[in-house]
This record gives sequence, structure tokens and C-alpha cells, in this order.
Amino acid sequence: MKKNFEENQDQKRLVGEKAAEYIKDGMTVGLGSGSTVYWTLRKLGEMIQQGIKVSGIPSSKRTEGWANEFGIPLIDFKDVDYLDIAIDGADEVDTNLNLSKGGGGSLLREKLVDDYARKLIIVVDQSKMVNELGRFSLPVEIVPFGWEVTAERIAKLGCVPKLRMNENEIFITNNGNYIVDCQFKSIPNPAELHNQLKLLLGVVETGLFINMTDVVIVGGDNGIRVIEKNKTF
Ligand SMILES: O=C[C@H](O)[C@H](O)[C@H](O)COP(=O)(O)O
Repeated sequence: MKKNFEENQDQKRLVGEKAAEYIKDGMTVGLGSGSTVYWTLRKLGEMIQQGIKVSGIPSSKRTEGWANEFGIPLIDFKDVDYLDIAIDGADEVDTNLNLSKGGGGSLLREKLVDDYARKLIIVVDQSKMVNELGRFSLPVEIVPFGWEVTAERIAKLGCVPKLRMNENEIFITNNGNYIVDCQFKSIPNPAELHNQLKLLLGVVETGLFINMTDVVIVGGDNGIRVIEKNKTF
């Protein structure tokens, strides 16, 4: 799926910067990926210049580049037992705060980073809030070896998997894998679908982030809404 990273920049900036308020002195931070989190990283860079001390683990090479640009000190998983907080974007958020992620191809590293954090904050614009996941084609990371067979196995779960391309070249993830974008008619039970996909040989990870989110910050025409886990929107 081709994403438009320039869309809704004002809302993205608003929520991205708002999320930075959750980062306090001394925290270790999971640095998510995407054009919304870009604004969080920029803001965090300013906060660091003003004296706050934090360090983070980046969830993609692109984020690592931005962190370096904004002077955010980076650490590795082995340096800490957990992260205090992670801030990440999403492509869809459902009413249970389950997510579809990976439109930018960073789903595997994002899941590793987000899972390591005690609190996960998601930043999105209103257009990404849905009753049920599935309108956005679900990204699934698969190993290149024998990928056509893996894609056929995935198709049997009720979708048409499309190999992600970057212009005329196959898109390669930061982990050297491929992504198939899977358009399901709907995803009424994301946890079940995630488990079914994970059982398939060749599947590395899915873009379904189940039961991981603590807070969603949503940007809309009327400003920002903060939704906390167990509260409906
Ligand atoms: O692989 C990409 C990530 O899951 C992003 O966090 C997600 O696609 C949202 O990105 P954006 O904030 O640019 O819409």
C-alpha cells in the first residue's frame, strides 16, 4: 500500500508534539516510526536541548536517522530491562485500541520496541479511528525465500496478498524481508487472525498489535482527544 506521508500534517504535528509531553526527565523511550512520530522526535530534540535527559531505542533506520539529527541519545535493548514509554504511529486503531501498523514497513522492529515499553502511546489523526480493522491492507512481513508459497498460504485465510514494491523494486524491510499487503474483507477478530498468520511457515510478523496500547492521542478538526485503555471513544 502506497502511503501519503504528507497528508494531515497539521494534525500529525499537533498529536506528535502532544505525545512528547508524556516524556519526563530520566526516561528511556521507544522511538516509533512514521510521519506523525517525526514530530514527537523533533520536539524531544528541543526538550533535550533545554536540559531533559532521556535515551531511546529506534524502531527503524529512518527513525534512527531522525534521532541522530535531533540529538536524541540512543541505547540498545541489552542496556535496559525495559523502556519507560514508547510513542508510535498507527495506520488504524479500533474501538479496543488494537492497531494495524506497518504502512511504512517498520512493523517488526516497532513491535519489538513497543512491547519492551511499560506504556505505549499511539499518535494518529482522526481518519485512522475505525470500528473494525481491515480497511487498510494488513502488512505481513515474510521471509524472501519461497515467498510465493507463503503468500499462497496467507491467501487461504481470505485475502489477496500483494507483494509490496518500491517503484519497480521489491520493498525490503530493515530486517531484509519482504512485505505482503493483505486486503481482508474485514478483520472481526484481530487476535485470531494474528495467531493464524503467525502459524504459517514463512511469516515473520504481522502488523496487528493486539492489547498493547495504553493511550491513543487523536488529532481532529476540533483539536486533540486523548483516549485511555478501557475507555470507549
Ligand atoms: O511502518 C510504519 C509504521 O507502522 C507507522 O507508525 C504507521 O504506518 C503510521 O505512520 P504515519 O504516522 O506516517 O501515518
